[in-house]
Amino acid sequence: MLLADLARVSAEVAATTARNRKIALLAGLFRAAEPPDVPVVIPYLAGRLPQGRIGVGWSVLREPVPPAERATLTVREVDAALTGLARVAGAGAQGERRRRVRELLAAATEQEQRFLFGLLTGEVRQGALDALAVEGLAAATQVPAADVRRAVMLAGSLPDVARALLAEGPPAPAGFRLTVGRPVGPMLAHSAASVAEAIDRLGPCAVEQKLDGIRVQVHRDGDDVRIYTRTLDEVTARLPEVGAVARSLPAARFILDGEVIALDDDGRPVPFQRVAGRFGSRVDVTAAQAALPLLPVFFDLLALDDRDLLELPGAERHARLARLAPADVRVRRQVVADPEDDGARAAAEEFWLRTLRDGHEGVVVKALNAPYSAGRRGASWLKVKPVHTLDLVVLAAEWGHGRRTGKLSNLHLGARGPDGGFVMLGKTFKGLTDATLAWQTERLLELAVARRGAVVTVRPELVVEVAHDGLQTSTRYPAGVTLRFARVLRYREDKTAAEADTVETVLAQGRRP
Ligand SMILES: Nc1ncnc2c1ncn2[C@@H]1O[C@H](COP(=O)(O)OP(=O)(O)OP(=O)(O)O)[C@@H](O)[C@H]1O
Repeated sequence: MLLADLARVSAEVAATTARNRKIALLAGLFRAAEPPDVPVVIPYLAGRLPQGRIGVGWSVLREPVPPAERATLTVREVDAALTGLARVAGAGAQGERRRRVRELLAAATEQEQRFLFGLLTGEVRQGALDALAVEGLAAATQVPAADVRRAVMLAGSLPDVARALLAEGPPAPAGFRLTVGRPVGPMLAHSAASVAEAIDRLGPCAVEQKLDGIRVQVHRDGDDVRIYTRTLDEVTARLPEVGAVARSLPAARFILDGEVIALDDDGRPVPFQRVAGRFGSRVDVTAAQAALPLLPVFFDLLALDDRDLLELPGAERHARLARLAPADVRVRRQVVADPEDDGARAAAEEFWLRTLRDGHEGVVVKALNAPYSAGRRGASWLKVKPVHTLDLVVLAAEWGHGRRTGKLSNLHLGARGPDGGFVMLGKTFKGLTDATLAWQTERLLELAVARRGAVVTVRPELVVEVAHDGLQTSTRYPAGVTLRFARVLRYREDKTAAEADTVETVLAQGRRP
């Protein structure tokens, strides 16, 4: 398939608002694609590179390259060129990358160049595209969309299913079954503001500890145990203790879902960063294990013996889990059988407070009657975390890219320091609505004192209320910490910079669960 065809359909899909028309356009594109094209076509449509980030900066893309007159590039050629580019390393890598990008752009027509810019900068992500692509594939191959969706969930990969569908047609989805030894996409959660809200939304439910570690899916088939991460990478060799726990359980074939954490001598969870550090050490696993042993805590059972349990209600999966895994490797939970029962609701609140006191990051509330939505953010799992908010001062802002071109976007945030100055804690462009972007661009330009590259430094006067998920140590920022997942809630025009939070307050907030 030519890149030009993909770029044209991508632009047409973005330009129409009618869902059916988008699906028809995608179906037409898939009918024209060859099976090996789709692992490239699908991520490209969504604005993603199959290679992930490949380190091509704006400075390279800003330099004009005369476009080709005729479209000749195929999507597979582009993919091969970018794979090669991602591998360039060592001295002179930057120059070599620049040369290769320019070579690729020179072979592209103007429309293709525009498409490639979006792709390389990651600025045209189309979040809803994968769902539309499933519908488009279903229409192109005359397979019910529900069958395609289930196959994707079991394969953990839309491109794999798409390739099989285009190659084999309607029988393809049946080839994707839950199989011990083949990982499936884990179910993810939506958020709720409080436990009470989560209970109201879900009805009969269980409130579980939310463990801040590393998600694992553990497959056992006799003596063969394999462990996969949330992104379906196999990490068996790095987690020998998890393998040992799996082998000790009283069933020979199963798939368990859980989180790997570490506990200190008092039984409190150690910070996520230490768990991640241990998990990241691949060289001397035995020494790493001795320094920080890890513990799996399971919260779901997806298959047992020869049975696929995905469609069973959560309560039934959990009952089987409780028979398989002893309490020390099983998540703690509080069941709310009747959401109208005040006693049960109070017990759920009590459980939430105890969970935070025990040092966990929050709870996940799960509907008792819901199946396991593999590979999806299911509406029947709701996470609840305490919200930390801070009033911080905007120290600078960076010009945005893509959709945010011409707007000051990424904010540099500071807290009041001990000497009357401000201490930078991090940056965020999250949570900003179009209206806020427009407003802040105007206000910040009035306050601008210096411009360097894309960064506009401003007089520290505007106060912004920011929510975050806690602190994380960082060598990049002067206080030695930065905010996890900071997002803007609103501007506090009623506050002056002198009333913003101090570094001391910020650090104290980090110590509290
Ligand atoms: N009891 C639990 N049930 C389900 N997930 C849990 C549980 N305890 C911890 N987790 C973790 O929480 C995550 C669920 O939240 P979500 O799906 O939103 O992930 P996320 O986007 O990484 O968000 P977060 O940063 O809140 O973990 C899971 O991926 C899992 O790793």
